[in-house]
Amino acid sequence: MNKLTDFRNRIDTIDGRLIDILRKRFDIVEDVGDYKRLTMGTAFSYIDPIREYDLLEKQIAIAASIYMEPQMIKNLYRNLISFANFHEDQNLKIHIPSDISLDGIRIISLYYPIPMCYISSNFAFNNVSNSDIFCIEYRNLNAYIDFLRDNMLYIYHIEENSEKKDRSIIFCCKISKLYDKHNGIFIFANHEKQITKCDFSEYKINLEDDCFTLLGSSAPCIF
Ligand SMILES: C=C(O[C@@H]1C=C(C(=O)O)C=C[C@H]1O)C(=O)O
Repeated sequence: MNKLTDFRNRIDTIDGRLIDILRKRFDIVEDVGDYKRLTMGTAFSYIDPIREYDLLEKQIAIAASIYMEPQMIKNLYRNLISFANFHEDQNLKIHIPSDISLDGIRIISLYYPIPMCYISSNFAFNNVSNSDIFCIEYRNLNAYIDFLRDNMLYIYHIEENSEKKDRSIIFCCKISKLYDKHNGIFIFANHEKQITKCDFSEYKINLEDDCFTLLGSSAPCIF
């Protein structure tokens, strides 16, 4: 056996193990999805950008400590996670029905496919902290992560156009904050990710758990 064949055999052995490990990872991700679906009801969201962010940071740090290229690990994980996420979420679309007024809701700019605050990398932070709903590119998450953790609920990923090669993520204020700020009316995305204007009279609010329930129904009905 020549040297090249020997090298390649060793690579093939490792690749075989890699596929096996990836299969095991996907199996667990599927179990997580089932678990979330079961425990979160219509609040179900398969994607958890903050967990993804933490995971990526951790793997990048480990990679750097053993002299591996962080960008490679980043790309690898983002592909891996997107793949897991998108087959679950790809049929969901957000739209605002034309008869819904967004009066009283702070919107900073218009961004396809829904009006919302769109955060670019140089956006001033104090504009963010007043927003009800906003969209942020994944690559800019870093600057806002603490704020997001404390104040926002994740709603939805939007696939960017392929030139930008990034995904955007829509977050929404926690319900308790919306309630305080708008005194009865705000917009929300239901489990089909349609945006609807909400009047609190129809809902039982549970500010402690940051959720609300349609009166006369046991099903939680937000996000
Ligand atoms: C597996 C999960 O669900 C999704 C998939 C993730 C992954 O592939 O590691 C991470 C976060 C979520 O977007 C989870 O929440 O842990």
